[in-house]
Amino acid sequence: MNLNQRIERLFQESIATKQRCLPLLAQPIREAAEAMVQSLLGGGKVLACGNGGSAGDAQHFSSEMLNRFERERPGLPAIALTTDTPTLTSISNDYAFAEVFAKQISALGHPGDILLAISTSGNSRNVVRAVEAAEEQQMKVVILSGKGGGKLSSLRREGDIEICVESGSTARIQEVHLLIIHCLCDLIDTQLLGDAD
Ligand SMILES: O=C(CO)[C@@H](O)[C@H](O)[C@H](O)[C@H](O)COP(=O)(O)O
Ligand SMILES: [Zn+2]
Repeated sequence: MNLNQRIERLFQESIATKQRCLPLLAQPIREAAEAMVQSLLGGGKVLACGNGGSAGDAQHFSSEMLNRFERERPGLPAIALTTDTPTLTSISNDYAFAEVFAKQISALGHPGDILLAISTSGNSRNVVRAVEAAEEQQMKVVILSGKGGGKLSSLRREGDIEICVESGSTARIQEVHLLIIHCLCDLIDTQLLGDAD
């Protein structure tokens, strides 16, 4: 397969994964956006975490909340738990890497807040611990996952929302996760500001 053929295959696989996910994920995406708006209107905030590309996704989401998405509006409270190097290194060094998000959630999380937990495998230990910590803080959890959902799927409690991308490829799952994050931003703005179209 030459390079152009590889590009064509990557585009086709990404498009097919998104099309396959639409009927399966529209409802949980809507439920997640509604839960986030309910939390925000009640004075809550969204904490977001993940590793590698998913750490970038957590920050992408929080920046669109704190600043703006496509429409003019006041900033909305969200924190990516992936950005504070002194905190990340000291928790990893003094306790364990598995605790990097959980310890921040125990300090920052309040009942009614939401955790956006992002993991393509659903098995990253620090994201699993984040969900456990969020549950201790009586926070609702929105799980963005793939590959069948992994351990995160079995942690899900009543009221939590799982958005699991049906794919075994980390890259394809991440591509759908970014689309879902943009759907969440659009749906949050639509609920707060009204329909723009
Ligand atoms: O972006 C990529 C691969 O596309 C990688 O950085 C990937 O995010 C990392 O390997 C993560 O550690 C994978 O973690 P997870 O999605 O299984 O929780
Ligand atoms: Zn990636």
